[in-house]
Amino acid sequence: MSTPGPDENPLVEGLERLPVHPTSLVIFGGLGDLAKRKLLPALYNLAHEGALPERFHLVGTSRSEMTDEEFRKEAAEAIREHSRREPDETVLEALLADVRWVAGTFDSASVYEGIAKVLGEFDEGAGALTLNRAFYLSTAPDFFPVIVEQLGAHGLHELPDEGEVRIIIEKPFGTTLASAIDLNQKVLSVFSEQQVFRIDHYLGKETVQNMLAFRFANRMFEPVWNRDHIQSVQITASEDIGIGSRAGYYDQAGALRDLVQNHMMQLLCLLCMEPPIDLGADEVRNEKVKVLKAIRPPAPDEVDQMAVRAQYAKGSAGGEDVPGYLDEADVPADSNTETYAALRLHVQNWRWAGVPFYLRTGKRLARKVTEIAVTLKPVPHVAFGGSDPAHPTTLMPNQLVLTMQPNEGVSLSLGAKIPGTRMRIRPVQMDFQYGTAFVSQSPEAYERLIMDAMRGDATLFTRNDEAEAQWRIMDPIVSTWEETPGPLPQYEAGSQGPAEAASLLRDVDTWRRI
Ligand SMILES: NC(=O)C1=CN([C@@H]2O[C@H](COP(=O)(O)OP(=O)(O)OC[C@H]3O[C@@H](n4cnc5c(N)ncnc54)[C@H](OP(=O)(O)O)[C@@H]3O)[C@@H](O)[C@H]2O)C=CC1
Ligand SMILES: O=C1O[C@H](COP(=O)(O)O)[C@@H](O)[C@H](O)[C@H]1O
Repeated sequence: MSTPGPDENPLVEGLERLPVHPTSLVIFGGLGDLAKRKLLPALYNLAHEGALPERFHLVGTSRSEMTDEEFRKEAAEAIREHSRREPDETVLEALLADVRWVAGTFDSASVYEGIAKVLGEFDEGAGALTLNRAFYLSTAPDFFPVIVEQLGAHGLHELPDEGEVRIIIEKPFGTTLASAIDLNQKVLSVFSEQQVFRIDHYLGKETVQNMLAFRFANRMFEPVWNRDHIQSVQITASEDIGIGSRAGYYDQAGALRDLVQNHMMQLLCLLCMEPPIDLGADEVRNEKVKVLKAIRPPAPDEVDQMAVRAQYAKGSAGGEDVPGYLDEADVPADSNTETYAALRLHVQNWRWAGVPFYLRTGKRLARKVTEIAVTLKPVPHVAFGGSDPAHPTTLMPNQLVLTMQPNEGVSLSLGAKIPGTRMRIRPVQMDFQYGTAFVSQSPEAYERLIMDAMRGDATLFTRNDEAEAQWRIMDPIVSTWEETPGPLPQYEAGSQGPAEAASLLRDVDTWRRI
């Protein structure tokens, strides 16, 4: 009898997966940065795996005038450059064989007339088969309202008979609570919530989804997953890169809006939520919203004690000298935009009351790492201390670290006896590494998310109330920071971040080394 390989024979399958119906996908911003680096390569990899429906049509649109053939060539080049696997030219050709390009500005009727015409041609070619439609808004957020409005005005938000129309909206979803509410109202005046897929690409990451498996497929964690056993939780999303050529976007956003409001809050929700009844979109999102509602937004006079911001100064990255944020191209010399944000939050419910959740993110830190470290309380009595009260034994508390990237995996630190004739304890690690436990390569987040949106499965997308609940927590911090003049504390590029971040920690806690 042969033993199944590590990726075979899963013990449990999730919910029955919804089928993927034939679909026409329209990408607004079809050759923008995100489309080239992520969306088109994701489509290629789905095609490579035979995951796309047999009838799948791709349309791109933006201002650039070009023929369908030119779009085909540029899309193929982008895929060759950015795909996670070397493209098979036959698969690539088949994927792009019948792509279409519609040129024009997002506010002009001709764009939507052009899209309607092309989609009509695809429908005709499909005969009796109904093609679903998906509109992917991969554009600057300023264009989301006008595109939604125009899709509605041109009747593209629904299909006359059967068939589904879905809209996938990139981040950021609003820049304040008020703007998120406004955007939700505009989107939901044209589409129903079931049609809307708000992207948070962290939810498409394998390791982020593994948090659900880890928590709810293993009995051993639940008994300790609460305030009685957990001392504190630290969520880190550090990056070694600077802002690159994204000053236009980043200087308006800052670290809090760019990463904390969305990705980090999602990590916090998955870590803290109650077990859902199943993995259906409503069940999972209901539980996440409850967590967000349990986090009390800070009052303006509490912001200083709960949040720290800073900007990177010059330093080094990858062995090279790099400039500080204020010297980056297109950043105003007096900018007060934070490139680092750290927060202490409390989830005020029965399970988590009193446990501090420390969150930090920043550009140009020592290295790229996204992890959640859960530190357990110390054992109530140390039996190994010997008789000398002047030298009490201190044990490192158990720590469970979920590493989202890189070196994806989970590690648990335990106290173990050092071999020898004395009872001496030292922390050791028990590790699970994705790279060694599973042989297959993980799909890119966008592969999973595009597929799920085409299926109509919104579990890994943010619901309207969820997006607003995230902003409700961030809003007082955003506005207090906007009203407080700089200059901001600085941290050296390539370092651990600003010293000021230590002020958020209770004295038993320390920031983990990045
Ligand atoms: N890039 C990234 O790494 C990430 C991006 N995102 C989000 O994805 C979205 C897209 O970002 P990104 O691809 O970087 O943006 P880009 O600016 O690179 O792409 C958007 C495209 O929109 C087109 N465009 C601009 N103005 C108009 C207009 N008035 N009418 C028609 N087309 C227009 C431009 O093409 P043309 O010049 O041909 O008109 C441009 O290529 C944003 O919401 C961003 O926040 C999210 C996570 C990461
Ligand atoms: O959404 C964003 O995420 C990236 C980090 O994503 P990751 O998948 O590489 O962790 C960040 O660099 C960017 O500023 C932000 O907009």
